[in-house]
This record gives sequence, structure tokens and C-alpha cells, in this order.
Amino acid sequence: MDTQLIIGIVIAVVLVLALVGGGGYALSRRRQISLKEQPKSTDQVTDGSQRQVDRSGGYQAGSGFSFSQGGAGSATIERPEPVKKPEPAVPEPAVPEPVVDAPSSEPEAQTPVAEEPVAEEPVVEAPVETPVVDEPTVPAEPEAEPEPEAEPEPEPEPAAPQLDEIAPPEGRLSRLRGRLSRSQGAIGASVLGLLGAGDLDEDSWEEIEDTLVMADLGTGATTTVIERLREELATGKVRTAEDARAALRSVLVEQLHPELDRSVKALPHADRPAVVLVAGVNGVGKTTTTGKLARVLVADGRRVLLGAADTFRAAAADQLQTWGERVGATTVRGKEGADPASVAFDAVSTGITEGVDVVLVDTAGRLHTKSGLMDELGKVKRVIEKKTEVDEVLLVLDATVGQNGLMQAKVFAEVVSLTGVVLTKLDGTAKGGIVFRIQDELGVPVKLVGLGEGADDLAPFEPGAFVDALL
Ligand SMILES: Nc1nc2c(ncn2[C@@H]2O[C@H](COP(=O)(O)OP(=O)(O)OP(=O)(O)O)[C@@H](O)[C@H]2O)c(=O)[nH]1
Repeated sequence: MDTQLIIGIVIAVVLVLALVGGGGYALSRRRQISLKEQPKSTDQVTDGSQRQVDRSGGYQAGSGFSFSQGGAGSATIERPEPVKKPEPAVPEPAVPEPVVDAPSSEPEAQTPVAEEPVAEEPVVEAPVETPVVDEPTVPAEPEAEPEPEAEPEPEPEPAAPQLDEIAPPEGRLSRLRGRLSRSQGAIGASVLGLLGAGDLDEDSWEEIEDTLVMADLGTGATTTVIERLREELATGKVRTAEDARAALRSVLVEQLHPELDRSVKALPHADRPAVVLVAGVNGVGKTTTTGKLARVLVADGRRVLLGAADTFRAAAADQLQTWGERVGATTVRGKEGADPASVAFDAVSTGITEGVDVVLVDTAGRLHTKSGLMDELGKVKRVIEKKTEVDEVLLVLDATVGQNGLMQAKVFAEVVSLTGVVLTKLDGTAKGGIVFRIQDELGVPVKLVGLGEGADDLAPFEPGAFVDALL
């Protein structure tokens, strides 16, 4: 037993430990991918450089959902002049904050608090644990043949629920058109029936007008649609039912401003992630939408971090975290009752440190009529902006509430400048026409629509496909 033999044993031990460590790392990476394994993963690089991990499962969402970079890098098409908004009602300093330990999600009392976020330890909930690999220690003087390292126990399968393979994002709106059938009855059958009948008398025009108003198009859009239809019919080119359909389609699509930039500003900047803030009143589908969006982004190969800034209800953060675990996104959450602005700040800071591509911040549901809660939302945004720019502020609206959704949108737009609207529950309403009104009255494009509770029931809003579904 000489020195050479001892050195040989030591080298063997070091090699075994290194192999075990490498295997554990590879395993932890694999467990982070909850979507279908792809044949060619871009993280399989040998040069040690950090590259984008492609979790797309073999396809890109690009042609289905449109993502872009916020700020200077975004290619935005000129939007119509937004409705003039009054100055924000809340002055910057001394923003009142609701009592955070209120059990209900609609606390009544508001206590003024300082502007700065409370520095709190964020609770970072990663979807999987990365095994800690200890530095191998070389025994000083091995007495005898060292015991070979025990083979590591095979890792148990991750407990996180596995989702089915994600449905391809391309053409989702067209595939989900059946879900809009209630709206379909409202506009399509009735208006087309009248238009197709040939010469229209004033009663018929009035009936068309009523139908459009009933479908929640709003008076502005309805008047324009009627005027444009009259023009089309006056040309004498509309002779058949098919012509009538084509004319109505083109007028409705025109009213939906297909030129608006509907890309979601979720692509990272050179040195920092994109930040998307999700807001809305209670129960409209904010968390579900955040989860569905994370799913599409992960499928597009993006590293996503979720910020659970709904601290009123622990269940809300749990719900978001579950989405995170399902799609392979880390969740940053605070303690129940923590300052939501602080949690949002921590989430964005963690996202920057970890070099993720996008941070999606889910906020608590708040009634637009509660000024304290609206102030709190303003504070969440301002506090994030101390760290980085907020690229996208998505307002989630429940399409089934019709008119009231518009009221909500106007108040939210005053507090946080909205950049896009997500219209959920379009599968459960005959009022699909609300899309026209929201855009007309807010000047903010509807970017996404929710057409069901399923994980893949989120679709990019496409005016042409939407109108086709209505007719
Ligand atoms: N039918 C239908 N249901 C939806 C849609 N989007 C969300 N939901 C359902 O709406 C309910 C509320 O969704 P959440 O995501 O919890 O709503 P939230 O806005 O986060 O709720 P709070 O945090 O309590 O304010 C859930 O049952 C969802 O499954 C949709 O597009 N269609």
C-alpha cells in the first residue's frame, strides 16, 4: 500500500462524487420541465455558457400568441387616441393603504402607510428543490480501501400534478369559436337574417341596432356599424346572403381596430426581465389568467417567475403557486397579510437576480369603488418601478358583467395606466360585443380572451377570428 495507491483511491472517490453531483443537477433540471420533453433542448450546451432553456415541447407559440419587448424595443402600431383620463386622484406621497390583516378580500378600513415597501423576507417557492452537492472532501489518510459511495436512491417522481400536453397556441381562437356560441346567436343569426332579406326598411334597421346594443356593442360602435352597413348596401353590391355576411364581417372587423398592437410585452430586455402586472376586481380570473399565460410563455421557452402579490388570502398565493409548479415557474410569495407592494418588489428583485425572462405579478382582487384598495394597486406599480419598468399592465375583465366591466376598467385605467385587457368568461355570455366597447371607450386593446376554465382556454384576441365566431 503505497502513496500511489492512496492517490489513486482519492482520485476515484473524487470522480464518483463529481458524477453523483452532476447526475443530481441533471435530474433537477429535468424535473423543472413539466411540459413535454423535447427532442432538442437548447440547454444542452457543452461550452458552459448560459443559454435559454427551451421548454416548448417542440413548437413555438410565436405564431399563436404575440409577445414583444416593452419600452423602446416594442413595435407598436399607432393606437387611436385613448379616452382622455383625468389626473390620477391619488397624489404620490402618503398613499393610504388598506389594513392588510383584514380577513375579507374587500377590507373596508384603510390605514395610511409610508410609501416605501416593508422589507420582508420573500418566500421563494421553487417548483423543485435543487439537491445540494457538498464539496467532496479528501480523507487525509485513508486506512483501508474506502467504502464505495452508495448509489443515490432513485429520485422519486415529482409530486407536482402533471398537465396534459399543452394545446398548440396557434389558431386557438378559431378552435374555441364554439365557446362563443351564445354571442353567435345574438349578432350573427339576427343581423344576417335581416341583411340577407334584401331591401331594409327603417324598422329593420332599428332591429339591427337593437340587436347590436343588446350584444353590448355600445351606442358608439353600433351607430358606426349601422352607418357603414348602410353605405355598403347603398353601393348596390350586396345582393346575396353571402354578400351581406361579407359586408357585416368587414364592418365589424374594422370596428375592432385590427391595426392595434396586441402583442403582450413579455419579452425580456437585455439586462432585465419583462414585468407584467395583472389586476382586476374579485373573481374575474386574474390568477387563472396568470397561470394560463405562464403556461404559454414556458411553452415558448421562457423562464417565468410568478409574484403572488395577493396577500389577503393565503389560498390565492397557493393557487398561483400550484400553477407555477404545474408549468415549471418559480413563485415568490409573502406571508398572509404582508404588504403586496413589498411582495411584488421582492418578486421582481428575485426575477432580476435569477435572470428570468418575465415576472408575472398577480394582484389581489379589488373593487374599483374602494379607493383605498385602488391606491394600494397604484402603490404596487410605483414600488416595482423603483426597481424596474413595468412593461405590461393587464386588466382582467369578466365579460359576463357587461356594462359594469367598463366602469371597472375606467377606474383601473386612472390608477395604473393599462396597456391591455384580458376578457375572460367569454364562453359564458351572449355579450361578446363588450370587446368593441372596451376598446372604443378605453383606447386599450383587448389582447387576450378567456374561453373556459381549462389550462389552455386562453387565446390571443384576433379581430377576424373573433368576428367569424360571432357570425
Ligand atoms: N368559464 C370561465 N371561467 C373562468 C375563466 N377564467 C377564469 N375562470 C374561472 O373563474 C373563477 C375565478 O378565477 P380566479 O383566477 O380565481 O379569479 P381571481 O380574479 O384571481 O379571483 P380573486 O383572487 O379572488 O380576486 C375560477 O373558477 C376560474 O376557473 C374563463 O375564461 N371562462
